[in-house]
Amino acid sequence: MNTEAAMLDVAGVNTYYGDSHILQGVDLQIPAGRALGLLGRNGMGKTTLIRSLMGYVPMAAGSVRWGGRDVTGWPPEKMARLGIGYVPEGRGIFPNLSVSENLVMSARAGVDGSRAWTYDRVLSLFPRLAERLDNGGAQLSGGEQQMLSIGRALMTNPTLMILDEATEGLAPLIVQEIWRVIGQIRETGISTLIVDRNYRMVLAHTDLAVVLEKGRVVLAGESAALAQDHDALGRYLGV
Ligand SMILES: Nc1ncnc2c1ncn2[C@@H]1O[C@H](COP(=O)(O)OP(=O)(O)OP(=O)(O)O)[C@@H](O)[C@H]1O
Repeated sequence: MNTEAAMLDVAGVNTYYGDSHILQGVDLQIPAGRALGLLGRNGMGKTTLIRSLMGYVPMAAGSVRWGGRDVTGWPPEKMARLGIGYVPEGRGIFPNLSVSENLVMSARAGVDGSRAWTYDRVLSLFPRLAERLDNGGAQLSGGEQQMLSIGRALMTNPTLMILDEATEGLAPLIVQEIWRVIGQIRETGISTLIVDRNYRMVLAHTDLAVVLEKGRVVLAGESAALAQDHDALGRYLGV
């Protein structure tokens, strides 16, 4: 997993919530253009790892490198400016603004100047949103809000997209739709970091996987190999 140069290289992350030592020396690398699945049972530290590397939660120890540059301790806005589109668990949209306003306000060129993801292209990926441009964010269904949240991240022309529980609580057809879109995003060459309860879908949509257990990495390797490793899946994911 270390043979390719890492776009994102997170090492030795230790994070506490009060006295609780949640992350205990976590390493994770995502090579450019690759998709990485972050797996582990509930409460094992997946969201905390994302929040730590994005700068929402301070790390007690550890480093974050981006394209070889040390960005440890950078705040979330600066991390976003590096080209990291973060779609948080529970959706990040402005409920009082329309679909159209939500998309337009997050538009910007990627770090390489690319504007590959335009308003029209994002809407063609999400036909449902195209039909609801004037609806307020709060009027959307949960699935539509999730699509809007992903659309907003795409409008920033990111180099890496982080999707935390993007399908949580959604109806099966919408879940399918979200996975279809994740597949398309991946095909465009954007790196992805995906957390989702459906480990099969995660492994099918990623190149690499990292499994967390109680704040430590217990397994890291190719997703296709892990999908066949029933012992490991049973041991670490209880499936
Ligand atoms: N703000 C917080 N304050 C205190 N403890 C927290 C906080 N957020 C999470 N925790 C605890 O930290 C641990 C890791 O939580 P985290 O949300 O990172 O896990 P997770 O692997 O993402 O699981 P889940 O799928 O349940 O979100 C859990 O024991 C959780 O209860």
